[in-house]
Amino acid sequence: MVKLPPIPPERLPGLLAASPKAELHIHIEGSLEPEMIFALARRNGVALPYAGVEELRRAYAFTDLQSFLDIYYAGASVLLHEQDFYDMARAYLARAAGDNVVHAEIFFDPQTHTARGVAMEAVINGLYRACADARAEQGISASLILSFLRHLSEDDAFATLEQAMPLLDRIVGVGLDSSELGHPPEKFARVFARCRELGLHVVAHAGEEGPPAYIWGALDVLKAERIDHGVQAVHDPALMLRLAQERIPLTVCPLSNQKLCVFPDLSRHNLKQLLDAGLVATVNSDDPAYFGGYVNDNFTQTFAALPALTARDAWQLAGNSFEASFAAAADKRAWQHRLEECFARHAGRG
Ligand SMILES: Nc1ncnc2[nH]cnc12
Ligand SMILES: [Zn+2]
Repeated sequence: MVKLPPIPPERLPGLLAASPKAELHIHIEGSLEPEMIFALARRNGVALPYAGVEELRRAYAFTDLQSFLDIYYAGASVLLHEQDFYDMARAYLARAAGDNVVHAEIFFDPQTHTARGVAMEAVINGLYRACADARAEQGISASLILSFLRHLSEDDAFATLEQAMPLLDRIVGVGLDSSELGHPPEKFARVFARCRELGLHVVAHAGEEGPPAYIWGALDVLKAERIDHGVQAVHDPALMLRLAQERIPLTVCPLSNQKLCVFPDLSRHNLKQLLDAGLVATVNSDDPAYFGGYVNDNFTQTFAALPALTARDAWQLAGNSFEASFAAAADKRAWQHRLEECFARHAGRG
């Protein structure tokens, strides 16, 4: 085990905020703040079923994943032009850079947009240009993961992949999101096989609300390299063993889990249990505009709610996020070095 410098407990919140970290589970449409939703609605002449920002915010009282997704897709309806996707992603990347995110792997849901007549090129080019400009101006690296909507058919996913083919060099991988229950990973076996043949990385949401069987399916059938959420794995000891032994990362999103009632309260979250079992868990924001916080809010609120989490866990979570990313090995080493420097800066006299 790495010997860490001693961190006085009162310095832990500052350390969590200052730590370099990678964010690997963020839906860019879930970063649309109500103010930006209304600004884009005005710019694009889109009517919304809410009178204003406050009324929209009041509707963010979710009971489960589906109750959130209904509002999330309504919010995304204001995105029409390449510039809208660019502005949304620049706003997120500026916030992320402020949280000391050094690298972000960003989900986007093209089917939400192409179904409304938006061209795939507008979606991908707007997001890609934002990533390039943010890297140049803020020094944050970012890549894109095209996510298939699992409530739609596999044929629809294939048609979406076809539309994205000319732009595949602009994405690093594919994912699977939206309504989990009733839409097991097996439904997308063929399209994921094709994506792997194309050399894309593959990840999948599994075990957010769904049972451990969906995580097995994501691993065995989709060959997912990371599991998004995965918190239901704790109900299956054999699965926990496999995730630990094969070092399959989980991109955990504590505030999302709290807001969508996956756990009754943040103090009941199983993040510590996952880490203690040796899993490569990471902390992420999922849909920060809807769940009350960006990645640093996820870190600080979760550590406050779970006093068993220590500076060593903070070290592990940041290191895990680098290991779990699809970035180059040289970048991972450089970020790990920055993490060491950050811990040294926050150390007390040991
Ligand atoms: N938490 C989540 N689970 C599944 N699909 C999503 N799309 C956006 N956020 C999601
Ligand atoms: Zn998600």
